Amino acid sequence: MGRLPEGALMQRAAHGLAAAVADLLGATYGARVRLLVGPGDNGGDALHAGARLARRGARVEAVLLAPQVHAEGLAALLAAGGRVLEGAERERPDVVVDGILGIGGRPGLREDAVAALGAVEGVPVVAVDVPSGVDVDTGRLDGPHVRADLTVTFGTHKVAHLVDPAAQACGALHLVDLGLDVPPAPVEALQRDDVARLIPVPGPFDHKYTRGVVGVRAGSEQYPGAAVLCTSGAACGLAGMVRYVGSAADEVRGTHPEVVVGAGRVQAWVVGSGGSEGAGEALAAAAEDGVPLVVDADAIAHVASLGAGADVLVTPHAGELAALLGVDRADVEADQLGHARRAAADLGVTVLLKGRRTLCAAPDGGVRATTTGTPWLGTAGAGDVLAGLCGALRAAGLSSYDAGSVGSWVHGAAAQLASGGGPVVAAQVAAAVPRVVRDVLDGRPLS
Ligand SMILES: NC(=O)C1=CN([C@@H]2O[C@H](COP(=O)(O)OP(=O)(O)OC[C@H]3O[C@@H](n4cnc5c(N)ncnc54)[C@H](O)[C@@H]3O)[C@@H](O)[C@H]2O)[C@H](O)CC1
Repeated sequence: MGRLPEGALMQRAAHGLAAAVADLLGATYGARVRLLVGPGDNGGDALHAGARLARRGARVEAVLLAPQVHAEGLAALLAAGGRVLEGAERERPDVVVDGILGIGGRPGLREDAVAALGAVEGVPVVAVDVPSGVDVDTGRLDGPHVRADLTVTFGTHKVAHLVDPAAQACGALHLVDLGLDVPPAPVEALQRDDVARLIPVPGPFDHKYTRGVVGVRAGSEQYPGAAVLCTSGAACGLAGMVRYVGSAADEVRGTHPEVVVGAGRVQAWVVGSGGSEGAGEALAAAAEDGVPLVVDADAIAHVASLGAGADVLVTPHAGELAALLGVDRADVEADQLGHARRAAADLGVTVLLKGRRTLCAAPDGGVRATTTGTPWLGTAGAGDVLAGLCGALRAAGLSSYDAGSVGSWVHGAAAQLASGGGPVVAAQVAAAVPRVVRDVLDGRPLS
């Protein structure tokens, strides 16, 4: 591709940004748009988008938050009828465009920016590229930052769009393609097509053994239901057969007559959901088979006993990961990417750190963020189902990294389907998995 003319990328960005703001406004003519403008090209995007909106009849005013801002952008805004806001303004705008800091910004905001944001509390905010003040490359929130209703980004998603807590500050995401070849992203997000490509689909000569047998060692006298739910995730139809070993055999058999009770040859074991004090022993027994392991809940504390060569997918929530690493839960929640990567590298395992934006981190540094799901998924037993689902995918031949990231994507989509916007329980999530897989493989929109 030949060199682009000077400013072409910014014009493409400004075009996409202005269109997204106009969509949010509904009617542009007469709408009051306030630009918060920083010193760099991020501010230039905002100014040029403001000029486009002004030419469509919007009343655009810019608050300049630096001694020097993007000169061409400012000239374009003024030429289009926009103005610079001097001093306090009584009238509230209909929308605020955050062009303070983009990918060149350091975390946190200066006082004048905080004050300018305070003056428009409650007005919808559209962030340019990233919400100003977030840590773009880690997803941390170390200091004052913008909380946007919509973030319009360019070229490719950045870490702050995909990883909490910063991802929560982005609001809805809109990606504008600038026509650039983008470098590989430090954090990926599987899309439907990726999941369709990775889902194990049986061939005409496959049978239950060639499709993979997944073993489940879960549940206890105290938590027999966890065994049923973990088995429900494993028995979603993605593996050829499920074996169950544990104290909840009657409950499991009663719910899943197709499950074979008793030990036998498996391609992967899922261990720990509801395991209580017996989880360590169950993990040791599973490890003797020398097959890949999915380690959940009460078995996670025993991961270090598995030795270096084990092929392990561990599925902690923030508290379990904190305990594994010997840090505070709050530290994990504040730096989810950093702690998931650290555990994967230190322990040589794949880590599926569950949360609003579940992260799958491989020992080689690869990280995928899950973008499906719903807050209704915060329900008892959902993690048991997820562990079983990942175990089925691992037994069916996916790597631990693919099994964790695909399992998390399907689990979130199944929760969205089962929830339909309302309450859902873990068993309903498991029951929705086959429908999600069908829709993904058929290319149909997720129902
Ligand atoms: N990447 C692309 O293809 C395109 C990017 N565009 C836009 O450009 C910005 C990045 O612009 P840049 O000038 O590099 O950085 P910023 O606009 O983020 O400004 C950084 C500037 O601000 C100062 N600064 C840094 N941290 C702080 C802080 N915490 N408080 C106050 N000031 C701070 C520092 O001086 C920096 O120099 C990108 O995000 C896109 O919006 C193109 O327009 C389109 C193509």
